[in-house]
Amino acid sequence: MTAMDAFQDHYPDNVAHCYGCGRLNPHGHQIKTIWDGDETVTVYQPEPFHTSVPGFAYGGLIASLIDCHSTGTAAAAMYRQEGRDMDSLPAFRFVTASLHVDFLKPTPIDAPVEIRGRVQEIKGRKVVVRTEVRSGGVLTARGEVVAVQMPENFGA
Ligand SMILES: CCCCCCCCCCCC(=O)SCCNC(=O)CCNC(=O)[C@H](O)C(C)(C)COP(=O)(O)OP(=O)(O)OC[C@H]1O[C@@H](n2cnc3c(N)ncnc32)[C@H](O)[C@@H]1OP(=O)(O)O
Repeated sequence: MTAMDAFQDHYPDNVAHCYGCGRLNPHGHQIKTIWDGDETVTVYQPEPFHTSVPGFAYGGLIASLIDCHSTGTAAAAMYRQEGRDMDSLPAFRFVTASLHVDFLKPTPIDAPVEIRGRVQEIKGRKVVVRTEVRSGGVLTARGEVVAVQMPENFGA
């Protein structure tokens, strides 16, 4: 993996259909996240149909961007901790156990949003990621995600 590869480009096909981050979901956001030093970055351009109040993005969009940015960050952080390539096996797959979002200011819909994440904790199967969302350099939302490695019996 090179520095500019997106984490999500390395997700195996069977977990690449997520609405937020799956590259194989034509209706989804298909976010792309990369490392920037110890932070992770996603840039996303909201669409007009993501409107809440006219001119501003729907909070659910912001929450889902934080969600998938953070689960991607969790996976990448585990690979980085083990010094492994994201294509290597066994794959780390993370799902969201907890998603907390504080909406600090309205997020304009007509400009790209930048989501930056930092790993706060890695403990066993759990990774805690804190994120900040900015539009035009202005902090508009903060998030915290508890991501947990998907158990073999997920959904059973
Ligand atoms: C590269 C390919 C990528 C591919 C990835 C592609 C998929 C992208 C997914 C995108 C994000 C989603 O939308 S995922 C979909 C939405 N999420 C879900 O459907 C998940 C539903 N929930 C579950 O299945 C389960 O609750 C799990 C798996 C999350 C956790 O259950 P578990 O496996 O039994 O975990 P458990 O042992 O209890 O807990 C492990 C640790 O996590 C903590 N923990 C557990 N739940 C919580 C919680 N709600 N809030 C805080 N902390 C929690 C525990 O305290 C413990 O910490 P400690 O005591 O060790 O400190």
